Amino acid sequence: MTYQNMVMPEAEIALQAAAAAATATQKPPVAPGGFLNISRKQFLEMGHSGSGGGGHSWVDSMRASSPTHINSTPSLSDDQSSWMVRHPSALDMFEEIITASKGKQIVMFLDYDGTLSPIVDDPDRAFMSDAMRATVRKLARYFPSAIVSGRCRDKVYSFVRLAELYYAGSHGMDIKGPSKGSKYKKGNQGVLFQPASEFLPMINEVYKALLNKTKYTPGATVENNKFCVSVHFRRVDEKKWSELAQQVKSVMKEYPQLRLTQGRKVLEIRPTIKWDKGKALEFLLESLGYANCADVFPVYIGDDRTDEDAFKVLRERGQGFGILVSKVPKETNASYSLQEPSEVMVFLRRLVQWKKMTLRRQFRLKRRLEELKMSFAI
Ligand SMILES: O=P(O)(O)OC[C@H]1O[C@H](O[C@H]2O[C@H](CO)[C@@H](O)[C@H](O)[C@H]2O)[C@H](O)[C@@H](O)[C@@H]1O
Repeated sequence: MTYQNMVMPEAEIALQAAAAAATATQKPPVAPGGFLNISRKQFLEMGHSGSGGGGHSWVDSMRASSPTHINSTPSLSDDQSSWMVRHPSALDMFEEIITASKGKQIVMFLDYDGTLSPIVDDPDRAFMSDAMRATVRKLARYFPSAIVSGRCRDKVYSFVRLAELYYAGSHGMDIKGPSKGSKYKKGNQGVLFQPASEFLPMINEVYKALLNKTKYTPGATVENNKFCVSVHFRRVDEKKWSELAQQVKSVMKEYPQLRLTQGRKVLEIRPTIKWDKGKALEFLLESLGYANCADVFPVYIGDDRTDEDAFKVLRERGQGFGILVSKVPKETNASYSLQEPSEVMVFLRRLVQWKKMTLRRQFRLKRRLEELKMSFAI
């Protein structure tokens, strides 16, 4: 495999070199999700000296990936208003969504961090509320449902604790079916798919190298997500972000088989294989028996750059749609938006309520028909 082959065409990272790569006159390459889009090669070649002449540095991009100061005034800016026209609230559009799904099987895909649990400083304490857990439990009773996360599958399971769901951890590189209690479980499924298993020793090696390299940067944490590794910037002083990016860069140089993506104040290191949350969504649809089915309506809810791969798949299939969880306008392939996890919960509850009502109505209708048949028979 040549180096060029190993750099995936869609490989993207939002890093400072937009400053180095983009001159003051050039527009930085902004990708859906609001992040800069540069190749691994560009990243390794770039400098890390802050915002530079480009004005829109990777530092700006990293900051924008998870803004801490959101304008709380009720009036929307022009930008926000026009974005909301293009990506209306999934709550406001609930009736339209239901109408579009008519006669089709809704399948639910849920990202974890920032979607089911609020973003917090400590990744080990990103707990999901009991109310959200109860909601997702009910959801899985009425619709095939999957959690699709960048986290290690075991870790996301330890937060969600619902055995009746499908789980796709490590950005979809570790897929497992429900261990019990799902009527949508197909056969006796254990681990369904681990397309990057050959990378396991390398990921462990990189994890250790990153731990070692970043140990003197206050606030930096490295998370082993099994088939990928996260380097967290959230608790690092912004003045030290360039230094931390340099450390990541020096480790990455030794591993051309790995690529970088950017999430919310996090850099994610993962194999160059052509597998992402979008591929995981397709794999799960196939596992559920909806591969070439026109009567399926997948709904994917996520907040991060890596969720864009899934939104894009849905857009290209022309089936179902994506919902971006964001308080701020972002370039996205999602059709609708929700502001935060609490709105996600309201949306999921409405789906459950609607399904319950529909089933009750169908049941009453069936009973009435049987009664009528009986009365004619007498
Ligand atoms: O695909 P996801 O389930 O959204 O996982 C993406 C990353 O999520 C976690 O990091 C993010 O959430 C943390 C807790 O709120 C936050 O501290 C961090 O800044 C966010 O980037 C997780 O820790 C990462 O490993 C995942 O890759």
